[in-house]
Amino acid sequence: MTRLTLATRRSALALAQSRAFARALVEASPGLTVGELEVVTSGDKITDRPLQEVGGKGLFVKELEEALLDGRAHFAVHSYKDVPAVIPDGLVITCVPRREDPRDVFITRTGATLAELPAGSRVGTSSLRRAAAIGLARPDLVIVPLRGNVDTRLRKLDEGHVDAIVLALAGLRRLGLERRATEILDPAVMLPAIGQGALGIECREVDAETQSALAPLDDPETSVRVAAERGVMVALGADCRTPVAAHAVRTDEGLWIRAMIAEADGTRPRMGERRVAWPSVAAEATRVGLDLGQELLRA
Ligand SMILES: NCc1[nH]cc(CCC(=O)O)c1CC(=O)O
Repeated sequence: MTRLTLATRRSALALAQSRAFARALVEASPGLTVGELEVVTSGDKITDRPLQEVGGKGLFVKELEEALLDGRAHFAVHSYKDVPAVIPDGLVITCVPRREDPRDVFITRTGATLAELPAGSRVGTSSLRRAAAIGLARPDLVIVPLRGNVDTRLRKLDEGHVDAIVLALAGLRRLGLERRATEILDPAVMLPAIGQGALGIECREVDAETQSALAPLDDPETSVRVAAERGVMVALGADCRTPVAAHAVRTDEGLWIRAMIAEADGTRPRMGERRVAWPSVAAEATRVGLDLGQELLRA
């Protein structure tokens, strides 16, 4: 009988996805039990400022990583889009489960879509990527900063602080709130965040036992898609003030990745894409994304 402890943030979304993952793990490996260590991260404590202003890397993952390195937990469940480009020494993302839908949704009180919302309406988002996409599609809307957990943002919309918000479909689904979505945004209108909808399960590099326990839930296709998207992020280096988006899918021909990089103020968005044969390893996918990212940076 093996017992593993998972480290998770305490937000409703983090708990929902960590517990769903734990359930799937126990189902895949009868005889395994999973305990839970709830950790508050620095990102959870900063709720009043856009995170790119705070500037730190990995604000939602650092304290979970400390729990792994200290031996308080065997593995950590992260939203992959919160995981920085560089994983600390001694740790690895060992398992990438099958991805949820990576698209964003637009939510309004009135049921108006992005195309229908009246000019001058206020869209609440602190994401540079989402603001850049809205600015392109509807330059007559007003972007206002809005942070916080999914329920906080839905409440701000319901209370009329803003007329619309943008959230990840994956998060809404995991919380059982998909009915709140007014419109699923086509990636051609709003390219998803790198890794959106995917989880990254992290553990100690030397912990072979935990790694083999997690292996049945690894989805190699998701790994390759996310690796390609993260290659675009690698091209940016340490910079987290640049709006960036990437969306990779598997097609009949192989890998299709689209990416967008804009100026810090959301202007001069540059889009590009690559179609290549399906990469046999994640590192090959990363190179495709990196190459695309570098091209967009030069443009
Ligand atoms: N920005 C916070 C965040 N981190 C992960 C998700 C859920 C989507 C995912 O798992 O990628 C969300 C909420 C959102 O962006 O709407």
